Amino acid sequence: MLTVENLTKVFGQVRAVDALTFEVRPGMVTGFLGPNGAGKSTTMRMMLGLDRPTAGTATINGLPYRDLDHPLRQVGALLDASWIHPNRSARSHLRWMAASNGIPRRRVDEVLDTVGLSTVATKRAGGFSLGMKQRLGLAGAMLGDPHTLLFDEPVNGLDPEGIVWIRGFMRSLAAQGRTVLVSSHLLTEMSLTADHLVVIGQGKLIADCSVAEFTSRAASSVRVRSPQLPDLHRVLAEAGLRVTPGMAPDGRPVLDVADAVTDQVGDIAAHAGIALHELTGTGASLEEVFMTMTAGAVQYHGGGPAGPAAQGGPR
Ligand SMILES: Nc1ncnc2c1ncn2[C@@H]1O[C@H](COP(=O)(O)OP(=O)(O)OP(=O)(O)O)[C@@H](O)[C@H]1O
Repeated sequence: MLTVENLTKVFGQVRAVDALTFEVRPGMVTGFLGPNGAGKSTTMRMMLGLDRPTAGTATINGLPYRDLDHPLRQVGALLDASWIHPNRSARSHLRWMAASNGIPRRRVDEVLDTVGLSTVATKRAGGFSLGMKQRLGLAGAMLGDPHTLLFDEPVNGLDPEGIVWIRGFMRSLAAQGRTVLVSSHLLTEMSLTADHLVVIGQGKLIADCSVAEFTSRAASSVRVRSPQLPDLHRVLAEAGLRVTPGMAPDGRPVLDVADAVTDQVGDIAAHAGIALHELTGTGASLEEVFMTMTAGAVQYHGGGPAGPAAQGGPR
C-alpha cells in the first residue's frame, strides 16, 4: 500500500505538487494520470525519497522510503530507462545492482527471463532499442521481488508490440497481489491498463475513482429526430437545454442536445406529447472527458512551440 497525505512540493514559484492525498491499493493497477507538467514525476520521486516534500508525507506500507529495510526488496521503480551504463551487458548491469543491494546473483537470470531478455543477456545495453532498455529497467525494478512497483510513463516511445507487452506485464504483477502505480498523460492508454485512476492537474487531485466512474462523469450529448422538430426544439430549449439543429448522415434533420442524457430528452418529449423517431446518446470519448476535467489545469498546450519542448523541460 502506498499512501500520500497532504503531499506538497514547491520549486521556487511553482507548486508542482499541491496537498495531494490518496492511497494506492494492492492487487490492481492504479493509473496516475495528468497532463504534462501536472506533477506526476515529482510525486513519484517523493514516494521514492528522491525529492524531499515541502510538506506532507509519502509512505510505503506505513514507512517513508528512507526508513525501509532493504528498499529494493519492497519497492521497484522504473523512472527513466536511459541511465543504464552503455558498455555494460544486461546481465552485468543487473549483477551490479543485485550485489550492491544484497540480492542473490541467481535472481538476475530469473528477472532477465521474466522480461524476455535472456537471449541478449550478454549484449551491451548501449546497443539496446528503447523497448529493450525498458525491459531491462523493469528487470531491475523486479530484482528484489518487491511488493510495490512504480512506473513513470513506461510506454512512452514504445512500438505497439512493446506497449501490449508492458500492459500485460503490469496487469500480471497486479494479479499477483502487488501494488502497481503507473503514470501516463494518455487516458486511452490508462483505460486499457488500469483498474483505478488517480487524476491530477497542476499538482492537485482531480479524481480518485475507477476508470468506469471517471468516464461516466463525461458530458454526453443526445441526437434526436422527430416529425415535430420545431415543437421539440422549443420544449427542450424551454427546459433549459442547449439545442442545435443538425443533420443525420442520411440527410434527415435532427436536433443535437448538449450535456444531456437520453432519459431526460425522452421524458421531456413524452410530457409534451411529441413523437420521437430516433433518440441516440453519444458519450464523450475518454480523451474528451480528460480534457474537460483537466481544463485549466493544462500547463503546456500542444501544437505551439511551448508544447513538445516544454515536455522535456527541466526537472
Ligand atoms: N527540479 C525542478 N525544479 C524546478 N521545477 C521543477 C523541477 N521538477 C519539476 N518541476 C516543475 O514542476 C512541475 C511538475 O513537473 P513533473 O515533471 O512532476 O510533471 P509530470 O506530470 O511528471 O509531467 P511530465 O509528464 O511532463 O514529466 C512542472 O511545472 C515542472 O516544470
